[in-house]
Amino acid sequence: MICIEGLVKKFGERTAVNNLSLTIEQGETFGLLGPNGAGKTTTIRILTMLTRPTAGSITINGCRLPEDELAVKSLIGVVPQHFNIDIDLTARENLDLHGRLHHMPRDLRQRRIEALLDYVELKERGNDMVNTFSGGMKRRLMIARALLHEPQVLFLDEPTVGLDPQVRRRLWDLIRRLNADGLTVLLTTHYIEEAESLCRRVAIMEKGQLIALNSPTALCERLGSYVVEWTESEGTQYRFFASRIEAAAFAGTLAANTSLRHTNLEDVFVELTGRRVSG
Ligand SMILES: Nc1ncnc2c1ncn2[C@@H]1O[C@H](COP(=O)(O)OP(=O)(O)OP(=O)(O)O)[C@@H](O)[C@H]1O
Repeated sequence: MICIEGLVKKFGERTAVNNLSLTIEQGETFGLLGPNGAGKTTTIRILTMLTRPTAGSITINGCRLPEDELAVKSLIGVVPQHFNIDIDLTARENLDLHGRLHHMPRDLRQRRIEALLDYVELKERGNDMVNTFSGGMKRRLMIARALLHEPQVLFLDEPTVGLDPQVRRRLWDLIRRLNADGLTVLLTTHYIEEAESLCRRVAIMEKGQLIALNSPTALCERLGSYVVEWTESEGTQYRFFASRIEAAAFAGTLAANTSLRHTNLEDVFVELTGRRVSG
């Protein structure tokens, strides 16, 4: 379980995270959403000990940050937003290097490397240099690396950015499998459908603050489970309703062409933050 209480991070005059409190349950897949600059990466960087908070307290599975640094390091696996694997080494060599840095004994290291290459479907490419890998393969290798020392919590910052839809879906399956195997997963994403598809609960941040926290379904229900969409000279208009009957009755009063559909998490995001997310 991850408990964050009163987290603040200031960069000079700028407040990147402003009094954030939330709890992420053991074994849940949790999504952190928000427009550019909302404070998602800063939050993950604090949770993974790459940045010190200005104020607040954090525990991960009972270990306090930053006091229990070594214990936390063995508890967490991190897949950063940018590729940071050595492209002049093979996949196996990259994993071996990571295992050595975690002081894993040789036998265990080798067993875990083989098991994980298999898990992320890279076994046949294990002896190939990483500079011959596609973006999706590199991302899978980074996930394998983050899992090598058997962490209990996995942090994924924008795990599928820049990947094509097929590769993205394969990665979603991998993330689901990790979660089914008992891992707690915290991810940030700009792809709202990714959060909707993977996460049991999502937090929406804006300007460093938490503005919504719930399951995607509950967030949609709060806005209204059905939406009527129509176009006017000033752009597309949206109106939300609790029931299909109410939505259809309203749509019937409009002269314009309308569409009636289920509300999705992107609607919630746009209503709450007033912006469409890129990507
Ligand atoms: N090292 C830094 N120095 C100064 N300001 C920073 C630093 N890192 C982040 N910030 C500022 O903190 C705020 C939050 O940035 P952060 O990268 O956490 O947002 P984000 O939600 O991850 O954005 P994005 O979706 O664009 O990745 C921004 O205003 C950013 O400019």
